[in-house]
Amino acid sequence: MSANAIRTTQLCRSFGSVTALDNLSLEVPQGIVFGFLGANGSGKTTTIRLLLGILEPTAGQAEVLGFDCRTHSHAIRQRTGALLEHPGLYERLSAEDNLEFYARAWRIPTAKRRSRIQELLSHMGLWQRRHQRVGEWSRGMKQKLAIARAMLHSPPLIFLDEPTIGLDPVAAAALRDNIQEMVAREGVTVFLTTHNLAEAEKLCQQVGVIRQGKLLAVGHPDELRSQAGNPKLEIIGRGFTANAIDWLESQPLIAEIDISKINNESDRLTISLHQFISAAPIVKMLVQAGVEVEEVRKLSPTLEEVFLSLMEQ
Ligand SMILES: Nc1ncnc2c1ncn2[C@@H]1O[C@H](COP(=O)(O)OP(=O)(O)OP(=O)(O)O)[C@@H](O)[C@H]1O
Repeated sequence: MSANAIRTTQLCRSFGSVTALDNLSLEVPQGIVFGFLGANGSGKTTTIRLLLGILEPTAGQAEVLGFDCRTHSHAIRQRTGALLEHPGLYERLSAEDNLEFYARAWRIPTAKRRSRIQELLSHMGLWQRRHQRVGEWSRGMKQKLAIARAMLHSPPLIFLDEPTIGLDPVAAAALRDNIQEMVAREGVTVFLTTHNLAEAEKLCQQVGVIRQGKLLAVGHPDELRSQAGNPKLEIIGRGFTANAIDWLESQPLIAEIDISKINNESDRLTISLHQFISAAPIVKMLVQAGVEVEEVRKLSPTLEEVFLSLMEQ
């Protein structure tokens, strides 16, 4: 098996005059949660459909688990799980019967089937409610069950298309916890699409940002943050007078540490730095200049700022 769970080279897909995916070249290593981040209509779902071999590319290549997506879509679907737009659950059946149905379809032997269903329902916190009809469940519970369904045959890779869409913040956080636990327990590679930045930040070791079918950036959320802007030092207190700030700016140490911007609001001072440095000398100088320092925070750009700056480019 190749070391990458997913590899695409200049992958393209158009629908008439719409270019849904434009020369996507991407490698997703095994064993990570990869977050594909983009606004509505940016090409995330199209990418998943191409990777599963549901759609034919217009140009380019894609491999999933070492299999060519054009020629080996069956092998890919055997070895992957997917939660797409519809959860694929039978509302009239109980949770347990839903999983039983799919486990039989996967031809999982009886004893294994039972233990796997119990394991997945227990880990998702649904075992006690296994006899209830799914139609009576909340959307959050259905999403958990749909992920359990996608994991039944223990695939090494799963695709989750907007798994928390439509969930309230509490249900979304609970589902994220479940996904995180599942990844740790089963060592599965996850390809997840989202436009929720907090989700990407919490779950993903790597994110790719896509806009209008084009991949704009790939990396760990921290790497993307460091590309997006300078770290900042925020100092909260009293006495940020013009004199104090002038004095601070005139200090040789300040010139050395290369402050690029100083903002002064009434009760806080934000200093934009080219790199993180110890806050202590700056605080000492401010105190000498008569400032009463209450709190010092080191800030780095949020993934949201990264995302917005990429969208504006
Ligand atoms: N079957 C189709 N026929 C025509 N156009 C399509 C089809 N599927 C996708 N598109 C177009 O391709 C572009 C990308 O759509 P896609 O569904 O991949 O975006 P997305 O990032 O998943 O969006 P969302 O977050 O809204 O689900 C959009 O302009 C969409 O209208």
